[in-house]
This record gives sequence, C-alpha cells and structure tokens, in this order.
Amino acid sequence: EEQRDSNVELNHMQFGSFIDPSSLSEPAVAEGPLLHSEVTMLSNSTQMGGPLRFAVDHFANEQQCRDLTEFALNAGVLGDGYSGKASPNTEHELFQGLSIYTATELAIKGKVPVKVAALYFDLSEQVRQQVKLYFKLEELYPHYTHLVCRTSITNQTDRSDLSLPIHADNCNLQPNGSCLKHQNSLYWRDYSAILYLNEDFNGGEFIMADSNAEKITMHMKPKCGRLAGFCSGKQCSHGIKPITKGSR
Ligand SMILES: O=C(O)CCC(=O)C(=O)O
Ligand SMILES: [Fe+2]
Repeated sequence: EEQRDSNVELNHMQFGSFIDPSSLSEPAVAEGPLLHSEVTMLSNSTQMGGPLRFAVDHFANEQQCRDLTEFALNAGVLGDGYSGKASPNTEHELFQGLSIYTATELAIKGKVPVKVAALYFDLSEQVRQQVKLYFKLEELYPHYTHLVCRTSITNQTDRSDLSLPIHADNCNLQPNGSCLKHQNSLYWRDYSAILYLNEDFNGGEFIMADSNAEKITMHMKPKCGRLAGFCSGKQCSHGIKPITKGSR
C-alpha cells in the first residue's frame, strides 16, 4: 500500500456503536460459496455493518501462519512500498513488507525455502479465488499482494493516532467526504482482502467506517486464518487501531 500521503487522517473518530462480529450469536449466512470445507463463515455484510464485505475463519492453518509470520519478520523489508520509510504511518510502529516477487527472488537465491515462498503465492491465489467466489464475480484480476508486518516500538498504550489511518484502497479520501480517483490512488482496484496470520499482539483491530468515513462501524480482532474481503471504494473505508505491543 503506497500513496497514503494525501489521505486524510481521521484520528478523532467516534468509536460509538460499532459491531464486533465475533460477539454476534446469529450464525452468518454466506452470500457466495466458501472455497473449501475447512473455511467457516464469520460475518457477512449485515454483520460487518455495510455492503460488499465479509470475513471467514480457518483460511490458513496454524503451521502456515507460523511459517509466513516468521518469513515476514525475518525477511520483511523495512518501509517496503513506502520508499523505505521504516515508520510510514505512525512513529510508534515499524513497517516491514515483502512482495511475491521479492519472496520468489529470495527462494531462487536459496535464502528462504521454496516451500515458504510457494505457500505465500498459493494462499494469495486462494484469497483471490475466495473473493471472486464470494462476490460472484466473473473475473477478478490480481494486482498486488504484500506480506506485511507492523511492530510496536514504543509500547505506548494511550495513543491518539492509528496504526493505519482510515482510508479507501482505490481513491484518496478527502476531508469533505469525497474520494478522489487520480493517478496515485490505485483507482483500478475493485476488491481488497487481508489474510491475518497472528494474534499475539495488543491492539491492532481492523476497523471499518461509515460511508462518510466519520464513524467507526465495526472492529475485528485479527487471528491466524481470518480473512476479510471488501470493496476497494470509499463505501468500504477502513483502517487499523494502534498496535501497542508486539508484531501484527
Ligand atoms: O491490515 C489490515 O487490517 C488493513 C490493511 C490495509 O487496509 C491496507 O494495507 O490498505
Ligand atoms: Fe486498506
């Protein structure tokens, strides 16, 4: 994720009446098929507080999560995708990232097991397939996959900033609520997805905002194998709460 500069920082948002999908007792009904029998529905759009979004669990197993978490921590490049800025979003955290291209290069050089680089690629492809299936799309072209790790460096708990400000993935949110699609906004994106790999950190909840990006409407704690899929436009504005301890 590059080009955050012109995104508005909405740090003083209301955290009023949000939904915590994991606290809902009603089972979520999937809108489209799940990729395989291990995958379980966590929340549909109703439970996620808006259209074009879903979350499932068990999309990766514990071993896969461990392998990729270790890979991200050991090989993730500081400031990758942010012109090498080690703390691009907040001074309280470090950001590391690894593209599939870089992962493949490391495998070719023998610096990482081919199996791990292949796992990264395979899961990325499965995520694409799941998003395509769930939203019943005729085609969904992959644009970019990033294996990223955000690490708390100050362990400060009373932060007023976010780990990642509320933003949309295919346009630049403006203070007046509009979202500008220009050259730097990755405007061709239609859907985004995140596969979480760990939960041993404090904070770092994924949050989604209302269509004016004024109020947080949902928050969700990451964990191994949890997958969130959503539209890339401003109706699916989202961000990350501060990580106050550990690596996410
Ligand atoms: O990691 C997350 O929960 C969200 C990441 C995100 O929104 C992004 O990279 O654009
Ligand atoms: Fe995003």
